[in-house]
Amino acid sequence: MDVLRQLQDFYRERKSYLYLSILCLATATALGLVYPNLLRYLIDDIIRLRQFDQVPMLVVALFGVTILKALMQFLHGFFGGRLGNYLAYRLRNACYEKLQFLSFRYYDTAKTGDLMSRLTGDLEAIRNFIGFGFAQLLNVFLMVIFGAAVMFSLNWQLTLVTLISIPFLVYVALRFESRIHPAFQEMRLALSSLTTAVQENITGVRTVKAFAREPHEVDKFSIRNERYRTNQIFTSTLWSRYFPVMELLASVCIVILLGFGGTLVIRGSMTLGELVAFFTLIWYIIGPMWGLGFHINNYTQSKASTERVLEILNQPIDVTDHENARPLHPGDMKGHVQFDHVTFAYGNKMAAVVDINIDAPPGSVIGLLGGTGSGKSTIIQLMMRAYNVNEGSIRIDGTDIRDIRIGDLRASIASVFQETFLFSSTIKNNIAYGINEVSMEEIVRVAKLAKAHEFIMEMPNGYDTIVGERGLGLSGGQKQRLAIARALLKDPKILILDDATSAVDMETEHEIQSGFQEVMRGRTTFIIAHRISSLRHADEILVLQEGRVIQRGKHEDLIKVEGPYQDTYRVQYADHIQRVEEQQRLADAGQSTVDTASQTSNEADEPMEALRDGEKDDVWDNPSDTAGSREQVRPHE
Ligand SMILES: Nc1ncnc2c1ncn2[C@@H]1O[C@H](COP(=O)(O)OP(=O)(O)OP(=O)(O)O)[C@@H](O)[C@H]1O
Repeated sequence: MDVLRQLQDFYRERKSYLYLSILCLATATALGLVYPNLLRYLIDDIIRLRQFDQVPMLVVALFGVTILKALMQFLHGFFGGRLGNYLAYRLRNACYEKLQFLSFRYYDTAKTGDLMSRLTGDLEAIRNFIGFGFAQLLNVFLMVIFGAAVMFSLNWQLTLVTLISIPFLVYVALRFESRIHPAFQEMRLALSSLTTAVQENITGVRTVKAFAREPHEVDKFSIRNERYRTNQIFTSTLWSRYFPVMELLASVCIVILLGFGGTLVIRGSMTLGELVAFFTLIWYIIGPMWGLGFHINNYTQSKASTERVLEILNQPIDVTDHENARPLHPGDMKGHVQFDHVTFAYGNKMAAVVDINIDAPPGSVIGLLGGTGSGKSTIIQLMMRAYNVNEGSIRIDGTDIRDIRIGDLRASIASVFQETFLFSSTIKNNIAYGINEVSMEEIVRVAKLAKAHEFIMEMPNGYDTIVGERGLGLSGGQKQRLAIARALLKDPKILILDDATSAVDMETEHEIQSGFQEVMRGRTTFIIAHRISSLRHADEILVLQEGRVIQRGKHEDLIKVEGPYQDTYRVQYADHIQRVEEQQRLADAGQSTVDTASQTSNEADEPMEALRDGEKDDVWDNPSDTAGSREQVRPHE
């Protein structure tokens, strides 16, 4: 049995339960054969010979057999249940553990609903088969063999004649199985697609509502629901045809038995007790035949389920530690990041980044700017070794990251992403996620730095407020601030801010960034942003286009040369530039005082200076003040 062999690693310690379960069921089956014999004895030896004094003994024997059979059935259920549950428990744990370590590449194409159905429906099918189905299937064969043996011992001619329709029963059962199995498989797929639709709909409920796509979603679900319903109807039609056919064939058996057996009794070549025993025994054989299709179907289903579950467990992990991977102690790390001619493509797609070279000395700040899909996030993902580079190498403190233990590498990098995931737990636990021991003072300190403390204190239970699944109940900006606090608490040597302040307004961004200035000190920081104001402090800014670096340098230099950076700057600061040019024009025309002209000229040429001086209303911090909008402008889109 393939299923048993493939899964044996998961139930090896409880193999004895499998044997005990089978043994108990076989004993219960064998004990079932005692009834027809007792019946024969009652008719032939007690009633016919009028030996009624033996009735009490017969009753005791019958009672004893019944108790013993019940006990055996209980033990079969007990051991089977234990075995099935143990196996399902081990498999569930193994799958969950595997899901933790599977590469990002796997999750790029995996469907949550499908994975959920593997971990629930498929595991249930396996649990049922290993716990009960297997023993039941074996039992069908045992019953037929035991039953036929006893019938032969009673009367071999009648046995042969009666069992003539058995091959037809087997044929119908197998044919039924061959049709119901694909139907069941189709049903499981349909169910999985239903689950996926529900899961996606709940996860993306905001998007659905924002686009008023509820009717479309309802239609989409209806189509999948219809597919599931059609399948259900098909399978129930198969079932409804199956039972009458089996009943008909069984009746043929009984008619033959009564006709031929009755003749034998009349002729005196068989006793009445034997005929009655035969009648009981034939049901003993036919009964399991009815279930044969079901048991085989149960087996094939669990085989398919086993394959689906094992597919997860046998999934190769392409990003993994090699044997000699070095540990990296955060204390020893300096944070020198180097990209050396890095090229990478997702699967067979076109390269997402091409020939990237970066040298980020410890404590430096690298800014990444570029349009959607230009490869900014990919650079960050590669640094965290979410994927292995196709060409070139990434080094941290001179060591190729493929030679560093992945756990250590990721532990030394803290990132804040565009999308913030919050676990359904307290705010405190969410900030302290991934850190074992941390004081409340520390949590409050980082929350203050991330400008989250104030709104947390306004919540009903402060830091003990539970935030729902995916942080529902918090605004995008609030979630992002919690994520920033979480990253700061990690005290990383390398900090990644992937559009980390996209969901907060300009003023809060400025406040958070002034906090960043402090926490960035001594850390190598990578900032991905669409707003030039977020990148202005960077030691080097890389402008990306279609995966290639097309411009690089400091802000002050980049705004002076023609190119995408200057274009972006012009778009984002259009009003300010216009105002400066206007004032310049007026000054040139002699309609303005010398003082005003020099002041505006300084503003345009020395924006960094103005910012460093902490001028709150400076246009670099709040370009939207002059643009009259809080919306960010995305370059090159
Ligand atoms: N998981 C993925 N699987 C396949 N292709 C991907 C994946 N992630 C990104 N890409 C592709 O790689 C390219 C670079 O994407 P990337 O996410 O790095 O861009 P980005 O500059 O960060 O964009 P954005 O500003 O929109 O976040 C795009 O063409 C994108 O479609």
